Amino acid sequence: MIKAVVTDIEGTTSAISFVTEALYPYARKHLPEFVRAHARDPEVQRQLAEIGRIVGKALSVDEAIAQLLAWMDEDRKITPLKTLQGLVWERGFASGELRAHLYADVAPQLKAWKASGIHLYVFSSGSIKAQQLIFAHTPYGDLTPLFSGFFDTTTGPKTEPDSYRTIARVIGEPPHAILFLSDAKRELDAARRAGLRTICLVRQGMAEHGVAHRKARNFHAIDAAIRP
Ligand SMILES: CSCCC(=O)C(=O)COP(=O)(O)O
Ligand SMILES: [Mg+2]
Repeated sequence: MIKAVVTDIEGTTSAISFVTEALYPYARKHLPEFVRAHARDPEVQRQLAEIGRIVGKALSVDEAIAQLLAWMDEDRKITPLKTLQGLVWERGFASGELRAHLYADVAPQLKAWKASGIHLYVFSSGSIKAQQLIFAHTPYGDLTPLFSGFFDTTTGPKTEPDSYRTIARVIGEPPHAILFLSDAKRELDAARRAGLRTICLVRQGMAEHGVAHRKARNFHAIDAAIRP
């Protein structure tokens, strides 16, 4: 019996193109100016210090920005990058320049699961702030009240089973009562190694790779697969 659903965002609830063609270009354009303008803000300072810790030496603001841009080129899921991207996207969502993409099946199915007593969570490499921005600015309204919690890279990498063990402990359910949804094999493998149930989203236009996880084309198909 599934008691909780934990969902990925990119490629699962939202199109990969929304991330690569809207969110990432917006961050690339605005992040340098944002970091320069806010370099003395405590939150930005914490992230700059963390970048220095990761690369092993103190960096100037310009060097830190160059490092962030290099990580963006490589789509690295590094916490200070993800935190700063979230702060930059906050402005884009506030101004209306950014609006989240959500597949049409997601909101009704999340609402149905919530109504049937299943607790909903997000686990994404995007920061918790970014996750909340996305679900607050969907074409279907603010969906953040549907969720009981949000997890990001501060819990651990999505490719490590320990991250899912931590999530299960925080949720307070046995791993086998938690369903993890993602489009990424390495994430699904890690979740399964931690004992979670898994379903691989294969969204329209995505090639069906031979992953050894149950597959679904949309959230309604997931519902059919998990009902007792
Ligand atoms: C809040 S998701 C924004 C996209 C992002 O930054 C990202 O890294 C996507 O990660 P996901 O784990 O959702 O595939
Ligand atoms: Mg994904």
